[in-house]
Amino acid sequence: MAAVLQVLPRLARAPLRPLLSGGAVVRLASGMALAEQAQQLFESAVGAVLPGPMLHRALSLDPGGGQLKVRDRSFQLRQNLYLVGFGKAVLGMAAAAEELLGQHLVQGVISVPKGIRAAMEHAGKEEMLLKPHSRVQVFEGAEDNLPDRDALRAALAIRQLAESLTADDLLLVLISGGGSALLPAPIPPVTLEEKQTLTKLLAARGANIQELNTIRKALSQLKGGGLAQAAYPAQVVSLILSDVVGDPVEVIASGPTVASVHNVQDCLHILNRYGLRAALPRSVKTVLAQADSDPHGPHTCGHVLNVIIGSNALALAEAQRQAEALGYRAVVLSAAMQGDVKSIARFYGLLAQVAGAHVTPAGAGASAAEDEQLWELATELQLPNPQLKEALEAVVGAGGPICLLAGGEPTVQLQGSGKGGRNQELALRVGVELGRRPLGPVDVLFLSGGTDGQDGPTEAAGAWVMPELASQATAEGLDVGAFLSHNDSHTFFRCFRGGVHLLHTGLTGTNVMDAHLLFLRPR
Ligand SMILES: Nc1ncnc2c1ncn2[C@@H]1O[C@H](COP(=O)(O)OP(=O)(O)OP(=O)(O)O)[C@@H](O)[C@H]1O
Ligand SMILES: O=C(O)[C@H](O)CO
Repeated sequence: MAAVLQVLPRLARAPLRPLLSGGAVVRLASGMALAEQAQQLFESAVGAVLPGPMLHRALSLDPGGGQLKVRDRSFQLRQNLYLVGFGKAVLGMAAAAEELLGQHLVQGVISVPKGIRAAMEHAGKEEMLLKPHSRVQVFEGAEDNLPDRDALRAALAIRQLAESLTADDLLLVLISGGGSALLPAPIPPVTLEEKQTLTKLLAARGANIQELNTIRKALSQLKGGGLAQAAYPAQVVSLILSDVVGDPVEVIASGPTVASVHNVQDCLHILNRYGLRAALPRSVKTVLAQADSDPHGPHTCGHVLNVIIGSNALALAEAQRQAEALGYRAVVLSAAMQGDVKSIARFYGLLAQVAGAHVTPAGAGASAAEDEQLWELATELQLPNPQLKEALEAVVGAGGPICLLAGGEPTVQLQGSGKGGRNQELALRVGVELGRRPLGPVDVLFLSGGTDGQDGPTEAAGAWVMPELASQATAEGLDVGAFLSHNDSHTFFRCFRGGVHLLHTGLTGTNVMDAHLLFLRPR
């Protein structure tokens, strides 16, 4: 497989060459063509949300260079354009913005993860790097996605730049996932350490990103609209790469350019829910009490344009287009796949069984019971049932090869000390599910990949599986159940068939959560 992957275009930007011609499927041995297609489609999904394509879709300069167009809005340029940014994908976004805006850009400051420049250099991703004498100052910090002194210095430099702007200026704000940790500016007397401890405790007790960021906003000078306020009266345009299900601008990176709608009561409820209210540091109580009696009320953001420029849905839509070009009937089921990895794996197993029963003339494979279980599970996972049904009927009704796409962020309850990630664990579990179901005369393949190219603390982006996985593993003396019980999916895939099932893209420079692709092809 490694050899096959190496010949694939890196994060394909060119149109894909159809592998289905004249109705005849061009196949390699043991379903390899399917794996190759899956990898290609995953890469095309990622390609659609890379910084360059995203920025080019969102921004354009008029031919005279006097105006910047953002979607349908125009902004006058006269040496008044500034840039700030924070997030895991912001280095590449800033590089793309610099390329596009050229001399119009007066000054910028970005806060990006520690080591990202070296990593991009090492990966040979020149397009993700700023020019040698860039006007954009780069701060690296927030090791392990935790706010630290370096990120604090970056946040202060960003605030200083924002506060220096006038009503004639335009501030471009580049935002991506990981932005919260890269923009820490606690409201005194709360210290960085106190804020860090509180967010760590909340995360460890199971608070979701909405809850976590509600607290972060309440304790921050720049989150929850604070950055927009600091830049006032300059105009602000935020270009946002979403790493949160549903693309809520007030949650992504804690909405620094979105007025917060939460009040102190919301914060106290959250702190109560996770048993943290009683032990709050005095400083946090002080800041929350002040917010309650703030005569200015919440920040207003009338001078801001917030634009989502990249999302899981956009990435899936591109993969869907490319799947259709390859001759598949393709449908996006959901960009909001959330929940326990075990339930999601079961869902894909049932889906393959139910859909498989419809794509072959024999029509065997699923009973009414499986059909019912599938819809029950879809309800449990909060997938939109009517749309799901409609979409499935449309693709499977006509027969022929199908590709079902979804995305989001499953949850893994870690029980063991093994090495893995959400995507590899999901793929392994789906492999087991596929193996224990009658699927009829269809080739089935499932791929799960993290769009940032790194699944958990591993060097792989994810993995792909087929129904034969469990029996092949047994033949190799590998006990899938034992690997799963230790959350050791990466070790499994490294051993299994010499590691050919691992998806390796390297760091991609973007992040719109995970993509899941399920292929069914009648034999
Ligand atoms: N051994 C493991 N097996 C399965 N999942 C794991 C394992 N170790 C960590 N994880 C999962 O990996 C995730 C953290 O990895 P990762 O950095 O890829 O995700 P993230 O923090 O959501 O960041 P991003 O959104 O940038 O991908 C957590 O969801 C965690 O549960
Ligand atoms: O930075 C953050 O808050 C998370 O990545 C969600 O956007």
